[in-house]
Amino acid sequence: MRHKQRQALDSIIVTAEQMRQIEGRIFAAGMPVAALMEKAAILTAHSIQELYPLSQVSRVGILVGPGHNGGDALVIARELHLQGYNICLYCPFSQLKELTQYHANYANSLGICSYEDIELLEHCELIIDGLFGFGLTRPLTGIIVEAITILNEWNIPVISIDIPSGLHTDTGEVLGIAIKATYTLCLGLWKPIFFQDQALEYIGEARRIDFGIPVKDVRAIVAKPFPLQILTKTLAKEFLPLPRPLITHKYKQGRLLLICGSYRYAGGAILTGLGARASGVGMLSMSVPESLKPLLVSHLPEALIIECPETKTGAIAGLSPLASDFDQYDIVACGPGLTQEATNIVENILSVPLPLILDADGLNILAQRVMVSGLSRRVAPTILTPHLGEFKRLFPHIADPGGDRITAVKRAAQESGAIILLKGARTAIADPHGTVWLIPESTPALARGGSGDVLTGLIGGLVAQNSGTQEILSRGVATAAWWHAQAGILAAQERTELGVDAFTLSSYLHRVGAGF
Ligand SMILES: NC(=O)C1=CN([C@@H]2O[C@H](COP(=O)(O)OP(=O)(O)OC[C@H]3O[C@@H](n4cnc5c(N)ncnc54)[C@H](O)[C@@H]3O)[C@@H](O)[C@H]2O)[C@H](O)CC1
Ligand SMILES: [K+]
Repeated sequence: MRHKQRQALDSIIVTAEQMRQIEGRIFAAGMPVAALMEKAAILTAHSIQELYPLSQVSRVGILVGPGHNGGDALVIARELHLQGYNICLYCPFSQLKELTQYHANYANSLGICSYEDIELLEHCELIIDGLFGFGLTRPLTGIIVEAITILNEWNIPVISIDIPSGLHTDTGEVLGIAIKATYTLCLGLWKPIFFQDQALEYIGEARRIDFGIPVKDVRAIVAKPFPLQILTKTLAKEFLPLPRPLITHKYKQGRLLLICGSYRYAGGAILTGLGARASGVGMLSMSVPESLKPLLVSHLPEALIIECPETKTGAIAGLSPLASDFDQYDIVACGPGLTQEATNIVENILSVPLPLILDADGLNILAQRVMVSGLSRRVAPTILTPHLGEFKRLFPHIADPGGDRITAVKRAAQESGAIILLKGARTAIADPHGTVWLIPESTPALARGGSGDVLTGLIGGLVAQNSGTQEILSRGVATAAWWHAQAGILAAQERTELGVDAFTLSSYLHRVGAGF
């Protein structure tokens, strides 16, 4: 039980302020500050030794800041020195926090050399960055900016302690300049920075050092449902409808209606259908322009293809009666490949009392008609799946989603009353109640036409099998995004990042579930 609770810490993200409060509770309960630093820094030193053993690297430069990030750096310096590494400190600050000063004095007494000139570390084979951690709030200036500029030009691996110095812990914003790390060893609990796209190129590979923060202190500060959560493999596994119940039938395993495609974008409809197919959904129906029916039947023989009247240019002109019998479906997904001609389809579908996913042209039409504010009046939940450009068109007043994406997606969900999935290197999913799910890994291989269509079908098919409250729905959306990303990673490993076209991606989806 206790092990399971500790494992739950893998999926929690805390802000800098929450981390400070958690730390505050631990200190107030009697844990000495120095002891907590010692625990965190010794485990960090062990990780560093694993990554760069003495047999491979001996000269290590360690950057020491004025606060407790610098204190951690000095404990690591002492430990690595005692293990036989050749340590040089870069310590440009004259004023250090008290505990940091003690460690500086002790390092000095051990004969570890310390410089105020960064150039003297140029011959090191590894740099440890302990300049600033979550205490940095104002932009860096002066000699620190010069030092980081020089350091970023060297071709020496860098390990950042807690976060790369110069980044804002919550937003991932660069405060003047920031260190580009090879690895970042996050102390204790994940922070938002690790899931902000703008910070990723500075973080390198991220690992969390669990130094035994009591679960009860985390729970006391971060209430359930946790506002920021990582969709881990464990959580994804819990949600996937595997294994299926022994006694079931197709109508019990989810009934999904896709409304998609046009003469111009016929492929989008196929890809959406393939994404839905991979979800294992019990009954897939697809409304497409009538001239596309033979094509869709040949690609998705198991689906019920419903032909709809079409415009002169081959867009859906209206839904046929079969597609309008909404009692037959658990959920509707609408948008991929529709073209902007299908305005009335999108307008009408909004009044259907079923959970609704809108993507691609569904979103463009919504933005054009300024209909986002009406979403909160829908009787069933709405799910929007924009990429950055679509997000900006839908929510032009929400500041710079390319910056602090987590806050932006959260605001968009709260304002619109919809579940919003903002696509990116770290896709974020927010529900109107304030929960944000983050997808911890992905691949640039997915930045490719059609991969979003596959996702829409997959979300629809997965959610159709698990419909319920908005909380369950947003977790389903997040699980589908995780699944999609994992399939991309798997396909890229086997075929390189260039080999993951959307059709291929859809054929890797089932392999993610097979790996459980
Ligand atoms: N709870 C934990 O996980 C533990 C964290 N530890 C480490 O402590 C740091 C946070 O330490 P803190 O002293 O609060 O802050 P920083 O070290 O990040 O630095 C703040 C320090 O820097 C000064 N400062 C702020 N901005 C600037 C600036 N622009 N220029 C110059 N100086 C600036 C500020 O006045 C402070 O003095 C955390 O990241 C962990 O590494 C513990 O060691 C273990 C437990
Ligand atoms: K740091």
